[in-house]
Amino acid sequence: MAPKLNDPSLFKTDVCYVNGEWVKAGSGKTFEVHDPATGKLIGTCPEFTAKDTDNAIAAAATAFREFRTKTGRERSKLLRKWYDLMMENSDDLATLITLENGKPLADAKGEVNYAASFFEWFSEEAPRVYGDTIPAGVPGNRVVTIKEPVGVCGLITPWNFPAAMITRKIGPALAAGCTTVCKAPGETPFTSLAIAELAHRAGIPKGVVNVVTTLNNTPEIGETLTTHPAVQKVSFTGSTGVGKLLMKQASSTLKILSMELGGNAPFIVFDDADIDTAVAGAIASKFRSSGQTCVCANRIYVQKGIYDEFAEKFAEKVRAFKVGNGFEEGITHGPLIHDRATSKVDDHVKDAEKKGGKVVVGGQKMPDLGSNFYQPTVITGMTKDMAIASEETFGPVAGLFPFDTEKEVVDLANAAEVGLAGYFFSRDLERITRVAEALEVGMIGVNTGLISDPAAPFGGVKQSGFGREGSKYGIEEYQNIKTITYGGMGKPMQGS
Ligand SMILES: NC(=O)c1ccc[n+]([C@@H]2O[C@H](COP(=O)([O-])OP(=O)(O)OC[C@H]3O[C@@H](n4cnc5c(N)ncnc54)[C@H](O)[C@@H]3O)[C@@H](O)[C@H]2O)c1
Ligand SMILES: O=CCCC(=O)O
Repeated sequence: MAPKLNDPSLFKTDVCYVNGEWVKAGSGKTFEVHDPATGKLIGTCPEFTAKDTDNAIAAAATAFREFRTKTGRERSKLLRKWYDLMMENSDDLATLITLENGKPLADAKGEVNYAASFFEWFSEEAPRVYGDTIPAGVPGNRVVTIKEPVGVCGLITPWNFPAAMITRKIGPALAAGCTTVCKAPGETPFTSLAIAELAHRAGIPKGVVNVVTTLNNTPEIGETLTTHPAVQKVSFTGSTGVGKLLMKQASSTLKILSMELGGNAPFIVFDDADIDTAVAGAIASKFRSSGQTCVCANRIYVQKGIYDEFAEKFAEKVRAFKVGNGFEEGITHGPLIHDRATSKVDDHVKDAEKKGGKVVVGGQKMPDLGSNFYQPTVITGMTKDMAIASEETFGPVAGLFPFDTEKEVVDLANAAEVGLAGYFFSRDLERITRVAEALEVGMIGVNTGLISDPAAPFGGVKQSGFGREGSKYGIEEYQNIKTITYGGMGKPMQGS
């Protein structure tokens, strides 16, 4: 059933965006996309193959020759226009996000603003790319650097932020002068395709942005993007396992890589914290998108002196959540993306219960609402042998781990193989500095559970990957530094 949009032409079915045109898969095959809340068919999308993707890469390679010569100001204007169009169409984009991802409409609107803000941010960065003048070590030489776009970029994004993950990559790529082939997530392709339609309306030249879709051929297209000689860079957001596979594949042609991978965020509440602030932060961090963000709190460590009070206040807030279809008024939390996600969440809950954890809120699937719904859950008495201690749940389960000392909790937090985000709450300035410096993560929230901001560098350490998105650093991921050495420049001045 077609979604109700103010502008129905934003809903693109059975076509992908290649070389400025809407095209079908060469085979004519399509795959179905379903609403995670109702299970109903939303529409069908082209099942692209490696050959179809080659066409998109060829278009991007041709477009690069011209696009790289545009001035920063020209690229800035294109991105700004695209930003304006996203904002003008924000209600429709939010509708598509809720329809295919399930998050409540208010959250989807928040995502559209967040997604568009990357175009705004990078439209402001595009004209401000500077090289250096370097004092040469060789007499008579002069050394300068310029920054150049790396070339064609393959961008692969996940379903949890159908708009923001793609704009966070395309924004800096275009600002730098690169061209792109984006593989949209198979679960949520319609938002990406609508954004591509807005690129067209913004006047982005043909071939600069290409959006391809697939569900069953995902590994084949992943291999194409990571091995094709015309692709210079691959930026991936998704799980650590897939990131490792793509990195291996990309080694054959030594591509430049950015990897935004899985997290397992520690969230620490010290005895000296403001408890109400910490509760609010934990709710925001743990249950954003029903726990399906890479920066969601996964292990909540609470110091023993305040454990009971924190647990009681936190549980009280979670009991007040209203779970249901994201389009309904008053719904605070929607479904998970598919039933594999609810099964993983249920496994983590059962594992914790079996090992002595106490479920104080939720703990069950919600079959009355549909197969993808899970009750927001709070478990107390968590221990480090439980699965949640070492694996990312990616769902609405908050496990509260008691701890005694600062050293103990920092060691527990750092025991993870991944290191994306971490959070802690304290009012002691010395401790704040010490713990912020000790935690092995790429991003830290101190006395806040929300850290996402286009102005702030986003990325991880350890097996959460490498590279930074957003911020003044994001554009560098799409640039090469070229050094130009001018010889024979130190001759004496002519004339008397
Ligand atoms: N660090 C970040 O910025 C960030 C952001 C969002 C999600 N994530 C992580 O992503 C994971 C959740 O998403 P997921 O379960 O859908 O991840 P996933 O790795 O299975 O999928 C992510 C994307 O990769 C694609 N993909 C899967 N296999 C592929 C292959 N062989 N070749 C090419 N593409 C392939 C999928 O189609 C999807 O578009 C979590 O671990 C989460 O932490 C990280
Ligand atoms: O899920 C990953 C991205 C989340 C964010 O940008 O806040």
